[in-house]
Amino acid sequence: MPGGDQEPGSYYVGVDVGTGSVRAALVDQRGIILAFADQPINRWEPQFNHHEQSSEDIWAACCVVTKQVVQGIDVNQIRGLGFDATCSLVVLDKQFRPLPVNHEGESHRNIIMWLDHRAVSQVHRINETKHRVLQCVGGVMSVEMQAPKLLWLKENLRETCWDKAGHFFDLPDFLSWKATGVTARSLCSLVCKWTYSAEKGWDDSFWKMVGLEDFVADNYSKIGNQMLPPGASLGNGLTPEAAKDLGLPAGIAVAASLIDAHAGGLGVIGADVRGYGLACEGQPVTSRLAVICGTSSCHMGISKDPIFVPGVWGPYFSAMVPGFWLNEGGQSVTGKLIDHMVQGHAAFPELQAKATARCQSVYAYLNSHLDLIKKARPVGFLTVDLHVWPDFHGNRSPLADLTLKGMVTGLKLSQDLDDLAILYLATVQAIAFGTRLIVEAMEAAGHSLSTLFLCGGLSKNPLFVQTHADITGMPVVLSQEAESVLVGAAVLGACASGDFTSVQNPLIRKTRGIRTSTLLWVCWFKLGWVTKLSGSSVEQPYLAIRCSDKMLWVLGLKEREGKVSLMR
Ligand SMILES: Nc1ncnc2c1ncn2[C@@H]1O[C@H](COP(=O)(O)OP(=O)(O)O)[C@@H](O)[C@H]1O
Ligand SMILES: O=C(CO)[C@H](O)[C@H](O)COP(=O)(O)O
Repeated sequence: MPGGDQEPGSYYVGVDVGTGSVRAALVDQRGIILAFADQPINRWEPQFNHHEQSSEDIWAACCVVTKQVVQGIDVNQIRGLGFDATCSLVVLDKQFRPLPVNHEGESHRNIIMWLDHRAVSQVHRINETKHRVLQCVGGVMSVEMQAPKLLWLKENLRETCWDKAGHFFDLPDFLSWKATGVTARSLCSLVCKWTYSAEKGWDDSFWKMVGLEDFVADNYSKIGNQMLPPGASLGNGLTPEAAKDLGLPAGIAVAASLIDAHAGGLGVIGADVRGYGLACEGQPVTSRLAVICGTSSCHMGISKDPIFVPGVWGPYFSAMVPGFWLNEGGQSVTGKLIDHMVQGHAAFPELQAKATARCQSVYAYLNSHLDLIKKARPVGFLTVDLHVWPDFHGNRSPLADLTLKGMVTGLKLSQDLDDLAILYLATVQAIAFGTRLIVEAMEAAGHSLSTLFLCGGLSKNPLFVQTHADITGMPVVLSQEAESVLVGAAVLGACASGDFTSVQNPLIRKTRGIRTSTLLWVCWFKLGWVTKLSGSSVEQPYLAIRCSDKMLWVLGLKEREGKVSLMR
């Protein structure tokens, strides 16, 4: 965040609530992270495809990490606080107390997580309406969005939850309410996950048609009837109670929040790439695709005009970068799938022991093991006989089919460490091919993409990054600041503080035409390294070398001729 009228020595705090943990960062005026802390959070899976969390547990974790990152500094220099979080559904009663989202009546488990697939029947019925709002979610609503989950609560937990509910929040909005007492929702959450239109507002006919007319009747008070753009300052800032919890001064500016993927997108998409010879240096920001890869991967592309991409969410106006339309492609499990494949393998205990002995992560160990066993051929060739279809939790984009399942072909009887390493590689390749399908769908609909900007936990894995470059044929840019999602959250706090409103013009010149509000300024960090690709090092077509037509049909691809030809 160079320049500006901000006080000398001003700091901003960003808090990022991911699926597995809560992270906080203390960020300075240049957008550099000075302190970082993280803390795991609880998750419950009371039955298959039901995933729950606790808003109290998450808030407690936010307090722990925030106190840690501000230790040793003068807290009066902190000017703003911003939150981002997964797009999970938080349920509170009229007195803002947690309500159970489960048959067990466990009220501390009051969050239906984003990856919860309990509302399959509800989302099918919603999609059957073919209501016009579905045009803005790629034509098919995902079971991971909020409307099907709300309908599930109404149909399954009427007495214990639905009738008592006073407030349904997206998790990022819950956090900003908890910090300020302001129930206004961020446009980011409502537009991307709740069918709200920034231009037209709520569509009464949708809620009536799907059986959730209750919201219309009470003027949407339970799901939000006051909206603010991300980064807007909320109320009187941090309440005394929240200030005590977080170890911060009361009254500091708190921003309207963002969903985690959107904060990551904001943290990377405006990066200064000059001097690396990248195609996107001379191109508008719309040639960049931010890929936020953690438990899931989210593919965030922006455009000047709305673009409708079948199977890809959006177009959403100003939901990530002000003034631009957003399309969001996604893969529901990527980090989670890699963990699942590796941890479930018979050779995992051996891997763990060997990695521990070398003081390495299992992934660093596996990457070096692949280098050892590759012999004279490129690593990509190790998987000529082993293929993974990665849709273990359905396909979010571009097939938008929650019924798809995962598949592995080419298994043998041996289950040693070499087999584990190769299965891990095939999984990473399959995920990267999933990204390629999303990029192709976006380009076919009108996006013109030249460069990937990766962030999130998986971007710390060099194999994952290189494989994405190889398989998409695009350079991948990583920022020097590895925790870019937190930078995005801190930008919100900086924006809410008002410190950056006057630095816009010089930075617009530097960014060669990126036209935004102050939100992108903090992205102005140096690049750590850039992977440039002269040509694909992976010759192997994805999965399908020897796939029969029958198999392609099983995979749900038969009718998509364009995609099938890619796979041959
Ligand atoms: N250094 C690393 N090397 C390889 N994989 C990593 C590394 N750090 C995190 N990951 C992977 O990233 C995923 C989690 O990313 P993260 O951004 O923390 O997720 P979330 O935001 O969903 O909580 C996990 O699958 C984890 O295994
Ligand atoms: O739908 C999403 C964003 O729109 C994300 O998949 C969801 O928020 C989970 O994120 P993460 O993988 O970082 O935990």
